[in-house]
Amino acid sequence: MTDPTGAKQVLEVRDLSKSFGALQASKNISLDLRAGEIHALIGPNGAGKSTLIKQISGELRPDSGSVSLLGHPVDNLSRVARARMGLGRTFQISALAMDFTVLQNAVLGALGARGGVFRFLGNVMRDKALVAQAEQALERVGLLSDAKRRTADLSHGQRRQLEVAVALTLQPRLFLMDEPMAGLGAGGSQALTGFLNTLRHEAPILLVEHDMDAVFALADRISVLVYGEVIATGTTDEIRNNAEVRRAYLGEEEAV
Ligand SMILES: Nc1ncnc2c1ncn2[C@@H]1O[C@H](COP(=O)(O)OP(=O)(O)OP(=O)(O)O)[C@@H](O)[C@H]1O
Repeated sequence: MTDPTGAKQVLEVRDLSKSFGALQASKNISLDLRAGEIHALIGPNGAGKSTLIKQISGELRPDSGSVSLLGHPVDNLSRVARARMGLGRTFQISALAMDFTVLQNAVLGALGARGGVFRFLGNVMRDKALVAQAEQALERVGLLSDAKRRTADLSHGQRRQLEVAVALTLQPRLFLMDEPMAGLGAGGSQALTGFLNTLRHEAPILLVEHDMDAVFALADRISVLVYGEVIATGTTDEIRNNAEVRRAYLGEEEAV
């Protein structure tokens, strides 16, 4: 649970491999997430970033390798069990109920945190503790004043904020975030960057992101995935100056 630098590891991935038919989407991937850090995972489209996130969250079963959360092996645990252990997740594609209000979506998240027992929405909304928990999460992402709005009427950026709020209601110990900046304008991604910067102290984040400004502003460490393989892990400076990374990924981005 403690690495050579003495930092506590909240997530440890060892030698994870996954194939889809002849395509090897994950090749012996090892990485870790330490307390208080943002570890960014970058790489070209199709490199295997989402596939890796899904194996960590429990949505996809690896062919081999292991995942530990907070020092416990979770290879035989379901996605729900891993979430209950404190693994928070935001998605590349929105998982919000569009016809519900902002508050209703956040309350459903808070209900999930309590074990996800099905209840009628009207009864759930009368549960003061749940509503308070949801409102607190909305306030933290700056959406409390929009609590009564229909989710479908929010801007794209506000929906991404709401997704973070829903994940926050689960009071995660660590986060997996899959492209949270996607589709945000400059203002939106700057606001979310500021928020993630404070969130890391409460729950470290494994961040999959294509927005290189956000990645280099936020990450303590970066891992670069190319064709299912981690070709480098290091600080932002180490990655920026890594010749192989520049050739395989960053150079390609600059050329676009
Ligand atoms: N369920 C699946 N069945 C077959 N192939 C898949 C499946 N899921 C992913 N793949 C393939 O695995 C490879 C890695 O895909 P993945 O979505 O993990 O990449 P990514 O790095 O997240 O890409 P992007 O940046 O575009 O989201 C791709 O070639 C993809 O087509």
